[in-house]
Amino acid sequence: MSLPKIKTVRAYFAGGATADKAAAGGDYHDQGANHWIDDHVATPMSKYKQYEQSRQSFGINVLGTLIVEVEADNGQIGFAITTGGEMGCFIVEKHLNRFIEGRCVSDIKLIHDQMMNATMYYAGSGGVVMNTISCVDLALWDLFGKVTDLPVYKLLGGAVRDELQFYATGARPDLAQKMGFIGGKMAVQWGPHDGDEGIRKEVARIAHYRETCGADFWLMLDCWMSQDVNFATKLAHACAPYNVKWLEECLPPQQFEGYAQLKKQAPQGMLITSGEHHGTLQSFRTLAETGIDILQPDVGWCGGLTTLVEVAALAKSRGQLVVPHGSSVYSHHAVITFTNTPFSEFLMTSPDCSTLRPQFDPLLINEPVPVNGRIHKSVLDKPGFGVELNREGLKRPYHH
Ligand SMILES: C[C@H](O)[C@H](O)CC(=O)C(=O)O
Ligand SMILES: [Mg+2]
Repeated sequence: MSLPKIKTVRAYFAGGATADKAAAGGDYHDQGANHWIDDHVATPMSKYKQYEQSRQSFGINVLGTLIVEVEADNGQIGFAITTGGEMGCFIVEKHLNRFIEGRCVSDIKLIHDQMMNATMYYAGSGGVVMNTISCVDLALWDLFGKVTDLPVYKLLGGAVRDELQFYATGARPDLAQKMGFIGGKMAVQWGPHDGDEGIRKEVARIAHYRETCGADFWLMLDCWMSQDVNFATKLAHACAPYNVKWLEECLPPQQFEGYAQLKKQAPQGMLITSGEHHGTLQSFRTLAETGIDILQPDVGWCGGLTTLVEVAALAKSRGQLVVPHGSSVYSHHAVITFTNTPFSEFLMTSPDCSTLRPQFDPLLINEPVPVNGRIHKSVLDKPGFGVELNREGLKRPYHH
């Protein structure tokens, strides 16, 4: 059967340090003022007073959004978005293009392997290069779906469940509960530099939402790499009476021994999770071996859909769950095919969490949001990832 070839790849950016305004979209941390996601969230930089109140103050939004488009010689176009901005554009247009153009639209694994191996000397195991490879990989899957007129989840082997059910990440678990989500995950606001008082403040917040949301609603805490093993262990035990379901990303990504130790020291039944800042299958293997409960790759950062599928198989072989970091349609199409993803994340991007704004708004058109905390598989029944690109304000800084 003859399939079209890829004629050209193009990379654009929006937002980030070289743009004149915030652009959200693929960089969901690039939001306007007074957004919960920037309001005193604990980070590895919080120990410096001047960077404690706002994550944008230390530069969480400098990269901006990367958009990759691949065009086949029959004129069909696939695209994807992620965090990566102008730096990602350089990598695509000046390096990765050689592995993409002229290939058949189904050569996704070959292109992925060549991108991974050709960048190994400067990529590391997570960060902007891995984000960029992920974006190309997702754009290729989107194109393949469009050319074959199939949704990506069918290309992966089809759905293993009829609907996805979601927990919500945001500042208001009580509002998430009213919207039909199965749980609410909050960002911690205090860290090791705040000592025991910080732990008391976190526990007070959890106690309040346990009281408000009732005994069975899931409550989780996301620590965004801000802690050490000692603080995380104390926080875990202090939260245990309030039935916190999991503690997420307590430590910097590469502190594998720390994760293993934390898992051993955490209260029985409380899950330890991590993975959103990891890239490459090898890095996830080491993370899985720490014995944590849930691996949380971001499909736009870990190496793409091709890597995510491998990570899910790795986790499955070890009896671990893989619940990707919220990345909208890019993870919906994957996880509906995974037997070890019983629920998914929806990241609240409305400033006060009171409405359901799509995660990659305003960049994606027709991006689905959960209804009553759920998305039925029929919503995904469109070619590729089933979304269109809003091209307003996109810039193409490099050409090849
Ligand atoms: C809320 C977290 O600090 C971060 O912005 C998002 C995240 O890590 C998650 O959704 O998980
Ligand atoms: Mg997280």
